[in-house]
Amino acid sequence: MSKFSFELAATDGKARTGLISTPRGDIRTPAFMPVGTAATVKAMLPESVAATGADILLGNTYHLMLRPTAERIDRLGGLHKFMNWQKPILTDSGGFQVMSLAGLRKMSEEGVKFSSHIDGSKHMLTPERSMEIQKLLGSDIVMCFDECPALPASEEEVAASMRMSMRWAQRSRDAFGDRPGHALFGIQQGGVTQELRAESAEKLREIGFEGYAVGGLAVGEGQEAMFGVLDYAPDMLPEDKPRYLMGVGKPDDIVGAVARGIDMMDCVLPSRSGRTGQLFTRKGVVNIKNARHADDPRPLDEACSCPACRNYSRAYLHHVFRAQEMISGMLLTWHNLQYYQDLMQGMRDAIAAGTFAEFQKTFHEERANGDI
Ligand SMILES: CNc1nc2cc(C(N)=O)ccc2[nH]1
Ligand SMILES: [Zn+2]
Repeated sequence: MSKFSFELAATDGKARTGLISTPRGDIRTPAFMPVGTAATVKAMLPESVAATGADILLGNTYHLMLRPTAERIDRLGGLHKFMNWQKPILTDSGGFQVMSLAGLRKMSEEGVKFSSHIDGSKHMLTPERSMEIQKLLGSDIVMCFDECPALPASEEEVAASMRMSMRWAQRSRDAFGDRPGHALFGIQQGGVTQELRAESAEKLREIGFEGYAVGGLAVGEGQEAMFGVLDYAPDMLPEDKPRYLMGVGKPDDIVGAVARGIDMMDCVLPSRSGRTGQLFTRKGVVNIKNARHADDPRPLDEACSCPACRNYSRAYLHHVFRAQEMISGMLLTWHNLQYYQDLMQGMRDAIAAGTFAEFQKTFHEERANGDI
C-alpha cells in the first residue's frame, strides 16, 4: 500500500504547484474537485468527468449517509466501486450540509441530532460517526467533523464555534485511527478574525493532519472579505501540506485563491450552472438561454476541447436548453467542468513557468463584463 504524500514542485509568489500522491492516483495541484453529491457528478458519466482532466472528486457524507447509507455502500464494495470512479475521492464530514439541509437540528458538544430532509428519519452526526461513515465509504481524503458558523455571527459566537470545532478535530483525529494511504484533513475556522484564525491553526498543527482546509468561508461574506482572510490564513498552515479552500468558487475566486497559496478547491458552481445555462468561457459568462444565441452558428468557445464546443453551435445549445432536453445538462455541465479544469491546468503551467502574474493579467483582461 503506497502512502499519502505531497510534493511542492514550484512556487511563483504565493502561488504553488505540486503533486499529491495517493494509492488511488496522483492529484495535480492546484486542483479543482467536481462535486459528486449522491455518488454521481450530476449529468456526467465518471469517464466524462475523468476526460475533463479531474484527478479527484468530492463526495458528500450527509447525502450518502441518508441514501443509500454508508453501510450499504460498504457492503457493495465502497464508494469507488459503487460509482465507478477509481481515482481519489475526498469526502466532506457532513457538518456543513447538516446545518444547511437537515430539519429539526439539535447541536451539542456531542454532535448534531437531526431529521433527514428526505424522509424525516432521526440521525446523529458526531466526529466519531463521521469518521466511521467516511471509512465505510472508503474515501481517500477524510474531512474532520466541524461546525461552519452561519453569518451573521458575532466574534464571540465565532470564537466559541471555532473552539468546539478544534475539540471535534481532536476527536476526529482520535477516531480516524491509523489508516496508511488515507489522509485526514483538519479545518481551520475563526471567521474573518485573524487572531481566531491563528488560534485555530495553532491547535490544528498541535494535533497534526495530512492536510489542512480553510473553512468558514464562501458563506456569503463576499469576495473582498474572503480574499482578506486568504491574505493571511493559508500562511498560518504548514507549508509542506496541501491547503484546501472549501466551497470555492467562481473562476475569479479560484484564481485569487491560488494566488494566495491555496492548493485545492471544490464547488457545485460549474455543474449547477451548467444545468441552469450559465456557461463559463475565456471571455466571461454566456447565458445560453438568451434569444440572441438562437441563430448563432459559432461554437460556444473555440478554444475549448469539450464535446459541446467541438460538435455543436450556440444555436443548438440554446435550442436544447430551451427545450430542456437531457442532452442540454450533459453538454453544458461537461463544458463548465472542462473550463474549470483548463483554468487549473493553465495556472499549474503558469506557476511552473514563473509567469503567474501574466496569467492573472490575461485572465482578467479577456473577460468582458456580463453576457457575450
Ligand atoms: C459553498 N461554501 C462553503 N463553505 C464551506 C465551509 C465548510 C467548512 N467546513 O467550514 C464546508 C463546506 C463549505 N462550502
Ligand atoms: Zn466547451
